[in-house]
Amino acid sequence: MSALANHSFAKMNGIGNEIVVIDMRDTAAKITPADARAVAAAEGGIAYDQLMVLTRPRLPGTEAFVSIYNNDGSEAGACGNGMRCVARQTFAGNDKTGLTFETRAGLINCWRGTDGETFTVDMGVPKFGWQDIPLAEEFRDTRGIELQIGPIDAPILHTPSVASMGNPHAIFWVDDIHAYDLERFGPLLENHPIFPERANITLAHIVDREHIVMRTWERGAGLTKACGTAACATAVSAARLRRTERKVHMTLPGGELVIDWRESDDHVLMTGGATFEYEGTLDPALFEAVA
Ligand SMILES: N[C@H](CCC[C@H](N)C(=O)O)C(=O)O
Repeated sequence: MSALANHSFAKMNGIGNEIVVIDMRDTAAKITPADARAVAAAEGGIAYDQLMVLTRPRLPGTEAFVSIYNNDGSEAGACGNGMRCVARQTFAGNDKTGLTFETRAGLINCWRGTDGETFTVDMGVPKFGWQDIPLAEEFRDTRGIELQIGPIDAPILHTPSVASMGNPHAIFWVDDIHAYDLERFGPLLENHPIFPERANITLAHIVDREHIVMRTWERGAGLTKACGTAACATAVSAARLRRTERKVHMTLPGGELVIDWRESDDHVLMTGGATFEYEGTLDPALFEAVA
């Protein structure tokens, strides 16, 4: 039987990004990709974009090791909106001002805003090298790579910026983020051979030097109301193109984020809300078919 049967969970969202948080620090058991998929089961499951699983800390000074699953069972290296939800839950149980978590992509520091409602997550240093994203072939300048869809002489979307925030992102710059069928192009681009580990696909419109509007097709999860790492990847890519300042407001379908690409150490700080919706216990029936 899965360690998740009868385990408690919290349903949350990070500006509309559907998040389930499961704190498994009370057990040494681990979960599998099949367990993660089972939690999202259409019947009796909880529809989520990302599942954040807290297990016992491996390093001193950290609160937990956090594993991040997409609803297709694949693991993500990072999830910005999910980390704000994890921070909210963990801050609720103590009076610390800052928390450190370990993820596959490294250590992540979080702070609670003075209003108690906004959370800042240090998303680390973005990577731009083609092997870091990764891309299947060498591109020296990742501010705009040769990639397009649609007719060769009249491409519909082309020349995305690419970046890694611990997970792969491609950002297409457009005038109107709603003018494209992202549900159709998203999966094609997510699975394009140029991205050996697939990629999160964003359409972004630069409104002015301090404001970007965007929406994202997420690797392993599909269209979401918000993708925090995509907001970070978009902000740093726009700044690299010298089209925005290093601190920008981002408007996502589910809400607003502030992204600050800190000059002193190149870390990306993401600030936004995290909402608790309800908590419950996972129905053991969800895991019956799981080996
Ligand atoms: N929603 C997330 C990202 C999920 C990442 C994922 N879709 C992947 O890279 O596989 C966020 O707020 O950053």
